[in-house]
Amino acid sequence: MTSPATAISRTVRVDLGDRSYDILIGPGLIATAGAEISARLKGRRVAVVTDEHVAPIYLEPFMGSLAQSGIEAVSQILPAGEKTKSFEHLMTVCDGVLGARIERNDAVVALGGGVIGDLTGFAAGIVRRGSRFIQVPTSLLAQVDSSVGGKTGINSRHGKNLIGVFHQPDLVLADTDVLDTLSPREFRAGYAEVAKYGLIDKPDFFAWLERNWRDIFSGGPARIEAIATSCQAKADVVAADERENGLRALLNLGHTFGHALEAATEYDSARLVHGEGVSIGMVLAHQFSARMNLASPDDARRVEAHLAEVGLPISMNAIPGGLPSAEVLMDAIAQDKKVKAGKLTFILTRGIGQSFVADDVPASEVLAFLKEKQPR
Ligand SMILES: NC(=O)c1ccc[n+]([C@@H]2O[C@H](COP(=O)([O-])OP(=O)(O)OC[C@H]3O[C@@H](n4cnc5c(N)ncnc54)[C@H](O)[C@@H]3O)[C@@H](O)[C@H]2O)c1
Ligand SMILES: O=C(O)C(=O)C[C@@H](O)[C@H](O)[C@H](O)COP(=O)(O)O
Ligand SMILES: [Zn+2]
Repeated sequence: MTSPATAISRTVRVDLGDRSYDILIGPGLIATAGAEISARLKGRRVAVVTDEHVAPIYLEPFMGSLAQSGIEAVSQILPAGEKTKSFEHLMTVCDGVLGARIERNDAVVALGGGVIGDLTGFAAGIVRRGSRFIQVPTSLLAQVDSSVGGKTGINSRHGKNLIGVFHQPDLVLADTDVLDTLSPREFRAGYAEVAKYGLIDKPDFFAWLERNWRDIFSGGPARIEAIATSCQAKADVVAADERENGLRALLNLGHTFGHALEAATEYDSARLVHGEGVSIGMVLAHQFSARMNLASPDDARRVEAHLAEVGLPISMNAIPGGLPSAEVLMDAIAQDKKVKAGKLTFILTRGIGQSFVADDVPASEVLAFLKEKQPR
């Protein structure tokens, strides 16, 4: 398909047979969104879901772009932050979409970060047993990770992302201009997921990030390169293992610890956001791997050094407000979706870019490790 937009810098294809879709990455895509969507949508109506931080800056231009292409749109504005991934807000979104009589061939659009993307994607996945879904990610994290791959969901009092469905988007529009209004803290948090791809299986990419992170943070040409490389890495994994029967679990590097820390801080974005949990979690995964004699401690130190250099937290000590005991963190870890027959699965590593899925990790070892690492 020829794209109506002129300013697109990169396109990454997620290859999933008749559910394949494009990720368009580049400047100016909010302005051309209507044309991009119109070229792919059978219906003529959309329901846009966004949050209270994104709406004042981007909702009007986005709605204007849709109107210019003859797409009729309604919108809903939700509170910002992780606590919005809840049943209450899921009901609000479903109710809004149904109330607006959005049909299956129309589309539900997420305009926002990963919170809005995960919640809205879940609503799209269950409304009318599955409606078309478009991701317009506005945070770095959402552009490099959450908008791609079809994991959607909400949190439960039992843990992070425990309720949801796989529901792939039909299109992802990542307008890189919008990153200029993201707070430095949220930009850094998204960068943790960029670094994750290097640490999983791309040591050269990690080394490139060590050399080029300043250009990425300041909006130089390396920024789009890093986003496109991340999207390609995720697209490859998702195409090979859409529903996490094996390989896809690698994308969870740092998340078993990170999700437990998010639960322990009660999804309070003032204390810890997802990408910060992933940063601490990736350091812990590398330190734990060294403790188990799987990797050199020098690799863990290299990961810590780079994440600290960009300003990310690298230990549980950095989380304000105190944490529950190691035993309570282990309870959260026991709810991880990778647990099989009660046995813990972790993503561990043999070195930079040499991550692997470790089944049957002894809980006693993890507990002892967490006790050592607990803030004093
Ligand atoms: N589905 C997946 O595969 C996947 C992958 C990674 C993360 N996630 C989920 O994504 C969520 C985290 O996403 P996030 O980091 O984008 O958080 P977020 O959605 O809370 O966005 C971060 C903050 O930035 C604001 N914001 C977003 N775009 C902005 C912009 N352009 N300008 C100004 N402010 C802007 C938001 O309002 C929010 O306050 C977590 O819930 C995590 O579990 C899902
Ligand atoms: O897409 C995936 O697969 C990932 O694991 C990406 C992660 O960055 C993301 O945070 C995801 O939501 C975690 O998935 P979960 O299955 O552990 O909830
Ligand atoms: Zn993540």
